[in-house]
Amino acid sequence: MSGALDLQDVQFAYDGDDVVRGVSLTVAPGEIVCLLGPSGCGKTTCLRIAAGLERLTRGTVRVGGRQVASKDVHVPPEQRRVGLVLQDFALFPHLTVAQNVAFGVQNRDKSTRDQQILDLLDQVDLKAYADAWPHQLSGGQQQRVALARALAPEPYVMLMDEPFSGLDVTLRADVRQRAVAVLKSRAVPTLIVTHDPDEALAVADRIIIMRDGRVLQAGTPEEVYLNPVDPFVMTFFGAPNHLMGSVQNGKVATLFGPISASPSLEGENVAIYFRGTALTLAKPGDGVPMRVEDARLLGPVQRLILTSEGLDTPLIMEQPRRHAVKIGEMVAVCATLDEFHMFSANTHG
Ligand SMILES: Nc1ncnc2c1ncn2[C@@H]1O[C@H](COP(=O)(O)OP(=O)(O)OP(=O)(O)O)[C@@H](O)[C@H]1O
Repeated sequence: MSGALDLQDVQFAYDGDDVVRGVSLTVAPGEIVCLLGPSGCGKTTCLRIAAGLERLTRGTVRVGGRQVASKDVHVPPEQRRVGLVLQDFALFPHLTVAQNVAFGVQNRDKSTRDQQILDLLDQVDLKAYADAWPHQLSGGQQQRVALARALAPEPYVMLMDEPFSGLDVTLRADVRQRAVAVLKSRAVPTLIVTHDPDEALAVADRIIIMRDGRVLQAGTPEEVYLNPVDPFVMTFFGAPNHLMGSVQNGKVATLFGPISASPSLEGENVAIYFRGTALTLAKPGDGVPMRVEDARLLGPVQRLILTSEGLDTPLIMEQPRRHAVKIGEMVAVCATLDEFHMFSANTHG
């Protein structure tokens, strides 16, 4: 079945340098997909190719089932029925809020159009600002105008490039949730480019992780967070700890106890990655004795840096604030071994 947006084996180079290397991705009807990856991995270029702002060198793009790009076809952006929201919102400064939103729907009859614009402004809570100028609005309000403007022509798919990263951090979560609520209530399929894993976890139905111009993994937030395919995906979502070991008789010995390994890793050196939340305090004598080298309050959690005799590098643990300990204390630490992820030491993160 074809999605609202389909990229198949898309390739693109800037000045002979491949920056998108065979990317395939789909946004299904009604779905919000985040394209996630570090700076420079090619996310924005994929979005620009989908929008028609760049021409691919190989592969195809379909919007609403219609082929809009291939090596020989290039439908211009304004004929693709895609909505575009950019990081800087790009509102027209000389048009009012209502005129900005009406910009893309000039060809409908005036009363239908006016009603539609008012409905949209109502939905993004900006009806009272219809006659205001963009410079009179806060960043969050400008973002909502940009969203309403992109929605007005009823696009088959919405493309958003880092739409929330220009906003003050105190505003961001709220603006984001409102935007997602509007997109969901209108069932607009959406591709959001972001470099922020927390943002992707907060808004996406599905996350596609890119690195070096390629898709590494695609799945629900739970799938990519809990079952990362490699150390890069694991550490991208925050996994500061890793231990080295080797697989003998189906197991790897660690200071927290033996861990089962898949038969394919028998005899291999492995790297075991885990998050700070996989460690917990134990009763004295029940866990591994460790010294608290540093302890910091990070909002609801306390982050500890722990050392132990059997370790070359310190471990990071995150625990509820109510169990707070002090720098210099000796503590006993145990681990939830189910949350340890093992990769061949030849798989690089
Ligand atoms: N106009 C351009 N000319 C030449 N190279 C470019 C151009 N735009 C982007 N690039 C390069 O292409 C690669 C991919 O850039 P792209 O903007 O798609 O990455 P990104 O993952 O969106 O990163 P960021 O979040 O930093 O924008 C980078 O190496 C970048 O330097």
